[in-house]
Amino acid sequence: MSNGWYQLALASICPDIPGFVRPRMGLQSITQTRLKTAGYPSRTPYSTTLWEPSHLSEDMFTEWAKTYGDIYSLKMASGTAVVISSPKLLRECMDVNGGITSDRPDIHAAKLLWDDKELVLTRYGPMWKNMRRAAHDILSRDACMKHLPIQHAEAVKLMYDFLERPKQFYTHVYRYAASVVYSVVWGIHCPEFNDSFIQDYVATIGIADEIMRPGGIPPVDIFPVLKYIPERWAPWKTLCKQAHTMQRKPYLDLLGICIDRVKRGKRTDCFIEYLLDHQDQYSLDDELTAYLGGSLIQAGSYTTAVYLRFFVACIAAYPDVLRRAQAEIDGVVGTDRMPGLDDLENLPYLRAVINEVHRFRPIMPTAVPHASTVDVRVGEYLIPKGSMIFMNTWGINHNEEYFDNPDSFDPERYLRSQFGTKSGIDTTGFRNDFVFGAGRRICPGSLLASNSIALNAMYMVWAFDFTPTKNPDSGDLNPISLTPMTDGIVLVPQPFECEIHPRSTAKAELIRKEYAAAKDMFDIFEYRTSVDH
Ligand code: HEM
Repeated sequence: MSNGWYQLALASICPDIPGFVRPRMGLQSITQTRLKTAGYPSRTPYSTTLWEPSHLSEDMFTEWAKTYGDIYSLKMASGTAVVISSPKLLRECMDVNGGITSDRPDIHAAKLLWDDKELVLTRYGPMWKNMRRAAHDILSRDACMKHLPIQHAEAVKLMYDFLERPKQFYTHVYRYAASVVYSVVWGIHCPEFNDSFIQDYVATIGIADEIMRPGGIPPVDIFPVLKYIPERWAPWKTLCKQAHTMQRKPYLDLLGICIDRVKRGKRTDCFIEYLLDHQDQYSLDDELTAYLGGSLIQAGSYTTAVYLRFFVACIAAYPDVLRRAQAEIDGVVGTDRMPGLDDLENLPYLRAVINEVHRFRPIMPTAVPHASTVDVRVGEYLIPKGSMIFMNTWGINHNEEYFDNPDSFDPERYLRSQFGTKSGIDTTGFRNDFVFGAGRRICPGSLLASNSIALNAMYMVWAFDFTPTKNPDSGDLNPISLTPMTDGIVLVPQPFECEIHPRSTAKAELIRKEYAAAKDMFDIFEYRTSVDH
């Protein structure tokens, strides 16, 4: 998913400051009461600087929620952004009113880059519905059952990579996540992080970021007249055209590879091969088929990898948590076999750790903004037509009215209550998967992602010890910072190192054996690299 999109949205609040955004008098005002259905009361400009460049955007939304409540609006030139920080209001806005709150904001740069064909950012309408329907068919519960052998083989490879080259665990998890989506969607296995398919994708994200970052192009969404400046005086338009070509080409190349494979009779049973056979059923031509496949890689690779990095950071930083999860899994699985997804139901503590990592460090802290297509009533408020609607996942997850010590990493909270919440609170609208968004735009890949997360969490905890590295001079452990950083729309851990060692030679041997068997699965798919998988 493009990192720069969210910054662009914020940049449009305050277009002239590169990097992060600082609300200032005159450019922005903030009101809560203006949303009341009684009418739109006059603005109450908020003049204090709430936002310093070093702060995170979700912090800003959350600070404002403490002052202005669970729903408030930001005025951005002639537009409105609404921030929702309560599960109850979210349900009403996104689920009950899903038919009218499932659009995306009209972002000019997104149109220039992806022709409005990128599933995550495309506007709500027939084309989105067709793409979404097709995506559902490959990501549904039944379809995900069929993907499990691929996820198992890739996760075994990840464990093997941890054994062989533990220091590169950061890129190993990225490879894992990308290779799962490439295999399922395009019939392509990626044996290494430096695989050209992964690198092509990483490069396209880089270009999009350059354009979508604040100041990357002039603030056309605030001053639409800028769109009409002729290209010879607006070099950014040429840049966007070039970037558009560079985005589109890898998608079409992938489609070409798939079409060629089908012609050669070498089908892999992947999603795009299926779509090529059923394009009429989904009203998707070649171009949209290619964009859909590309969107799934964009949306599904980095996100899953970032969660796994946070998971490793948390278990390495909290040895007691890791030890307890290891004791639990040893009791259920033993040492003679690797865990399987069926074991998860007998691992309540590990499930609690997985949930707590999502709560503690939600990798999409404000999801992807929705937009309203008409005026929407939510409780006693009215969200005007065309508003951008942010879901403040971070604010919900770190609200001390809902959670005891919300800033502490404490998996046990999920053993005490279903949603990890304090006892006695109203849990209407609560879920454990806020990080996947809400309503009709909710992440269609959540089950694929959750299966990846569960498999890898079980394999890691069963097979390995994770510890902070030691300072060679003092012998002290180097602390692992869990203070997150933003990477555009995604919240990522600060780069960290940790020691990864197998817990026993028997477990290491079992991983090597499973890895040898997993190669049969990889041989079903295409791959291109000189490196042995
Ligand atoms: C831990 C991993 C993941 C997280 C946290 C995550 C989170 C999200 C969020 C917050 C959204 C926006 C939802 C909204 O607008 O309300 C989203 C959208 C989306 N995600 Fe995921 N996602 C993950 C993995 C995946 C995977 C594995 C895939 C598919 C292979 C995927 C495909 C998509 C697509 C296609 C959309 C756009 C849906 C639309 O706009 O209709 N995601 N994801």
